[in-house]
Amino acid sequence: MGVSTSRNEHCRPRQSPINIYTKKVRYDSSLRPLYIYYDPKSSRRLVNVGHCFNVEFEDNNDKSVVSDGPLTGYYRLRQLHFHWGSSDQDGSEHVIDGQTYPAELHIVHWNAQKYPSFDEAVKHPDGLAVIGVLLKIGEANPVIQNIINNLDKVKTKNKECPFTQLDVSSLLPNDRNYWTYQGSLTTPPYSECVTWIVLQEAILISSEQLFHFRGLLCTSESEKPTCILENHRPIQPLEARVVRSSSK
Ligand SMILES: COc1ccc2c(ccc[n+]2C(=O)c2ccc(S(N)(=O)=O)cc2)c1
Ligand SMILES: [Zn+2]
Repeated sequence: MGVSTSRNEHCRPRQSPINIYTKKVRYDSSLRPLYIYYDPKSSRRLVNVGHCFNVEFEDNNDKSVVSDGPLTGYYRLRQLHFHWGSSDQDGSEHVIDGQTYPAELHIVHWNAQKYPSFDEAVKHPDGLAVIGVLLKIGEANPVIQNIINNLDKVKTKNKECPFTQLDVSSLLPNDRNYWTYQGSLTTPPYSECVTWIVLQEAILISSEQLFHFRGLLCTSESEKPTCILENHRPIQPLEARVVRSSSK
C-alpha cells in the first residue's frame, strides 16, 4: 500500500486569473495607497516571446519600483506585457463580476528587497507583484500606439528591438484604487509567487490597436506564419482566498 502524503500533488490553491466578484471583496483599511515610481530611462527593449510581446526594463537598480499597497518591501519593475482575445468580446485574464474586458496589461515586478534575482524570486510565495490594468474599447491610446509602431520590428518569435523612453506611469489610470489577492503566473510554469494588484479603473485602447496585437506572430521567421490571436488563460477557482479592496 502506498504511503499517503499530506501534500496532495494536484493541490494548487492559489492560481490566477480569477473572477473578482465585487460584492464579496473585503475592504481592508490597513491597505496603504500604492507607491509607484517608474523612470522612463529604465525601458530597454521590446521582445516577441512567442505567446506575447514584452517591454523589458533594466532591473539592476531601484529606479523603477512599486511598494506600499499590500506589499512588504519594494519590488523592481522587470517587464510589462498584454493579454488579448480573438475579438473585442474577451481577452482580459481577470474578470469582474463575470464581465470580460478586451485586454489586460500586466506590469511585472520582483521582490528585490528579499531576493537576489527575478529567477530566484519566482520560487517564493512573495516573489512577484503584478499590477493588472483592464483595458476597455475607446479612443486610441497614444502610449500603446508608441509600442504598436514598433511591433513590425518584432513580428516573429524571439525577435527584439531597442525600446527606450517608455513612461509606464502614463499607462496607469488616475484612480489607483485596487483589489489584491495571492495568486500565480498565468502562463507556464504557473508558479504561485504573485501578489496580484488589479486596478479598479480601466484604461482605453481602440479596436484598431487591438487588431494590431493580433497580427503578431508566434512563429519564427522560418516557420509558416501563425498569429497570436489570443493569449488569455481561463479563470481559476478562488479556493479559500478572499480578495481585498483598498476602497469601500
Ligand atoms: C521559472 O520559470 C519561469 C518564470 C517566469 C516565466 C517563465 C516563462 C515565461 C514567462 N515567465 C514570466 O516571467 C511571467 C509569466 C507570467 C506572468 S503573468 N501573465 O503576469 O502572470 C508574468 C511573468 C518561466
Ligand atoms: Zn500576464
